[in-house]
Amino acid sequence: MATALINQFEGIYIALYSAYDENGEVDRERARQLARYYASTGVKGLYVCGSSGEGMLQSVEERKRMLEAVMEEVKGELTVIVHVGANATRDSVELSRHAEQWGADAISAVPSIYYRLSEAAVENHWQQMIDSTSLPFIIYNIPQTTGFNLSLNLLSRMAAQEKVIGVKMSGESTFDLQQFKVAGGDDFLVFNGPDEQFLAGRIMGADGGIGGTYGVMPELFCALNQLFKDGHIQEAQALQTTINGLIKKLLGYPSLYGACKYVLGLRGIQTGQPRLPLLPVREEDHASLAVLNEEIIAAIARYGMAAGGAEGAKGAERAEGAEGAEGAEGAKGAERAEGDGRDA
Ligand SMILES: CC(=O)N[C@H](C=O)[C@@H](O)[C@H](O)[C@H](O)CO
Ligand SMILES: CC(=O)C(=O)O
Repeated sequence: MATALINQFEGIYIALYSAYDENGEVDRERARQLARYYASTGVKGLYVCGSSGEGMLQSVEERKRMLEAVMEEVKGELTVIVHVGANATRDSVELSRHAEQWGADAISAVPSIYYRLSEAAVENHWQQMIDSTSLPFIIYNIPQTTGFNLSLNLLSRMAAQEKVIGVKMSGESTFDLQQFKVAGGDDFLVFNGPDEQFLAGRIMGADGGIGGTYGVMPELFCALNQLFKDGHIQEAQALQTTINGLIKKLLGYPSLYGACKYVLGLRGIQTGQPRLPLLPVREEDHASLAVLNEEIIAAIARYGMAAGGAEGAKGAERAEGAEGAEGAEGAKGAERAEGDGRDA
């Protein structure tokens, strides 16, 4: 049973950005377009309204709207994990039930933030969500933003429950990641958080990854994952190095999400600006982001072909598409995604 769940959930998940209109309101149509864009990239699924999805900056109603749009578009095609973490437990419970109603595959949550909570309080917070649906639950451990350090003790207690199928480890320690995998057992899913360390996380026991920068380079993370699976560690290391060069540039802008959303916009996928206090992209950065977008597209073209097997063949096809789009502006990327979608 649990092993089946590992197979069902392992893989690469885009931490989905939220889609807003020009006034900053959640835009259903744009959210559907965004979800559609990823359906043909080879990723396993989407992680909705998490850190990259700005769930913590949205109202309960807005989060519901984002998820509904995603489910309308890719239900059954992509595995959808919904981040339902909120400050008030009752909001998280409401979001959990909504996720189940809309057919999401799993729910996930960070601890409540702002108050310094005891372990018992966080455990109860999560338990209320778990008990409110029949969905699998994935703990989201991100101590550097929440201030809550998930202990091995609490993790072990939680993992003993049937419904608690995994943890997303966004801390930087791959030793912690490995210890959590051991504590959870072979059937317990561990997702790598830091995209810059995806390969390290996989080597230390992660079953996949959920990442905020995957959204602008899903093909690269799929290729990296495949290289690891096939045991091509040196090639994987080279690809992680390439990826990190790109991530480093993205992190150099006033907000990571602003930069990523702008890059997607260059491919015809409009998602608006990030929500304040996250800073919008600056006009003076447009030109360098256009160059960066081309670099990413070129890397996808190169490394799409590096992955072996059936995945590699798919990657190579995609890479050709990407090459065709190189230098072309606007909706080319979206066309490519839609075209692939029809073939898949
Ligand atoms: C702290 C944080 O948000 N981590 C994300 C998820 O774990 C990552 O996906 C990062 O966004 C990414 O690694 C870029 O630093
Ligand atoms: C990275 C991730 O999981 C998130 O943005 O929620």
